Amino acid sequence: MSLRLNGVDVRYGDVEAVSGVDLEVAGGEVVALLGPSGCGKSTLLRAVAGLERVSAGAVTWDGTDLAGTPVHRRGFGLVFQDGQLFPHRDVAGNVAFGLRMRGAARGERDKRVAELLELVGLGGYQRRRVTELSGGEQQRVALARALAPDPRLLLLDEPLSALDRSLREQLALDLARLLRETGATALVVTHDHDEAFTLADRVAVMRAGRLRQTGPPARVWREPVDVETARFLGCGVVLAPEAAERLVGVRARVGLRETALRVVPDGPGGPGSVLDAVVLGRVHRRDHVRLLVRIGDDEFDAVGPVVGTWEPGDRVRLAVDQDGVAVIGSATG
Ligand SMILES: Nc1ncnc2c1ncn2[C@@H]1O[C@H](COP(=O)(O)OP(=O)(O)OP(=O)(O)O)[C@@H](O)[C@H]1O
Repeated sequence: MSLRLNGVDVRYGDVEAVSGVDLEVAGGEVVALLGPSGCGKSTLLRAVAGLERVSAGAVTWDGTDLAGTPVHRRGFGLVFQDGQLFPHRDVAGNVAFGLRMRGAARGERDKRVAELLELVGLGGYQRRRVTELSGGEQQRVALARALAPDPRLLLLDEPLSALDRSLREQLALDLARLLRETGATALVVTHDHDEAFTLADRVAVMRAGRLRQTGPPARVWREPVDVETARFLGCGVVLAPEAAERLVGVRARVGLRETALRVVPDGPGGPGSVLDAVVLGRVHRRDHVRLLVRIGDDEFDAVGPVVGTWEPGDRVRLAVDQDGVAVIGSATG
């Protein structure tokens, strides 16, 4: 039970949207395709679905080349950004669509629809009109519809990106749980690294049509393969090895995220090694205070608790939070 891509290229006329992609998704595994806008993620997903023609290489399922298999015979479930529900059908009609296509009997359909609506947190919604649901509810219906025929692979293209931030965070957690509970095999496209890391067992980072790095989320987060990947994963500052050794004690090229340096409370105790810094500016954020600080001759971002009242010129002590630090180039793609 696995999807395998071997040397996959997809072209639109002269544009090579996807180049030489090799990737495997094992049974029960969730892989996120992560990358900036225009890097070819959706094109690759659509090629797996059979919606785009592969111009070189192969998409196979359990060793069988899918080139001659049309979309509706691949046995894959699809969810897009905007749900694409059937507006003239109610919730149950939408969820039951694939089951009806497969010729499932009425009783079986009703039972499965009820089961899936429970699973996505919409128990009892059968008779609701889909046009009267919130964006989040519509995406849950789209997910239930995709899961209903028990697809061998679930393909999700930015399933949460049309939703507002807090709903997206909640739904990402729900979706992660759902994928685990159903043991789904899934390929998820997203440009949002939080979402990718919430959902996926493995992350595949794409840029300019190519896969740059594939690995478990923690590894990709801590050891991005190159500077562009580090920047894409939130490292606003990249230090040369000498500077990194002085600041974070690692002699390697290192990326720092905005949370890499944290204010240490005054008083005894705390981490062993601290950095002395001078505050240059302060901005309040949702759940922390963001400081611009000077360490030696260089300026950096740092974070502190929301109760902090530092003013420019104040001295602070900072500790390095390893989750905010990425060692670049030590992993292989
Ligand atoms: N139908 C098309 N015809 C021509 N070029 C296309 C077509 N669809 C996509 N492209 C181009 O192919 C490249 C990859 O696009 P794709 O939509 O796969 O990227 P993406 O990473 O999914 O971006 P986004 O997150 O913005 O959707 C882009 O340069 C895009 O302009």
